[in-house]
Amino acid sequence: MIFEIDNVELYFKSKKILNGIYLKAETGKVTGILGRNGCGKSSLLDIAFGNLKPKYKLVRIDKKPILKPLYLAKNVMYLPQYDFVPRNLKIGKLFKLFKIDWINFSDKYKNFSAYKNHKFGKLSGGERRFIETYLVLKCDKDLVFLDEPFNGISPILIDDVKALINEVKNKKIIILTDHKYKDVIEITDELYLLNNDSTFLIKNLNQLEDYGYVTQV
Ligand SMILES: Nc1ncnc2c1ncn2[C@@H]1O[C@H](COP(=O)(O)OP(=O)(O)OP(=O)(O)O)[C@@H](O)[C@H]1O
Repeated sequence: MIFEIDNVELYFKSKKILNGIYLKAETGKVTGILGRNGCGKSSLLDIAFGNLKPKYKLVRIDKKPILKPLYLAKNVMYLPQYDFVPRNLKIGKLFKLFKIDWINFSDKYKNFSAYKNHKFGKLSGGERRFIETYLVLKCDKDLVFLDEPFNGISPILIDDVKALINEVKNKKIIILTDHKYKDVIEITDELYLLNNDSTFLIKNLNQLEDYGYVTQV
């Protein structure tokens, strides 16, 4: 499957946020989006998923224009920037709702094994992020958007998320953005930089310096 988004024009009041966007992602590949704070990465993912309505956008799957919001599609999953799980939901119930095996999870990630009857809101920010990312990646979906999956999680868990992405990526299109750019670079097959309202496909990491995204790669 091939996902494409282009022709996006987004304004908030008269402020232009996105213009000149093109992004292509395909099954079996992880596509990364880097960019400075406020450049429009979350807005772009929201637009792709259908949460945010821009002035223009064109979404295509396998070259066919998709006119309905992707959140209505059964095969698409989105990890938004902030928690989406209700805080009073118990972890065991959450896994059941997602139809994801708790035993596999708690055997693999022993630090979480005592949490089955805990409410989601009682976990730390990083623990919540890890569980949400795990569920989103483990779901049987073909197209997955991840907005800052590494945010607030410690290095070992970042490695676990990267391993999980590698484990599931063959069957999925994964599009992710995060400020942990070295981890993003390591995990992605295709990389875009969002800069001055537009996307740039990064062919050579030195371009990240040239565009002023980092001082040194
Ligand atoms: N609902 C809104 N109303 C007005 N302006 C908004 C709204 N949402 C976002 N913006 C503005 O649009 C711009 C892009 O925001 P967005 O959250 O997409 O950036 P981002 O690249 O994801 O940033 P960060 O990396 O800091 O999360 C920012 O300048 C932000 O202030």
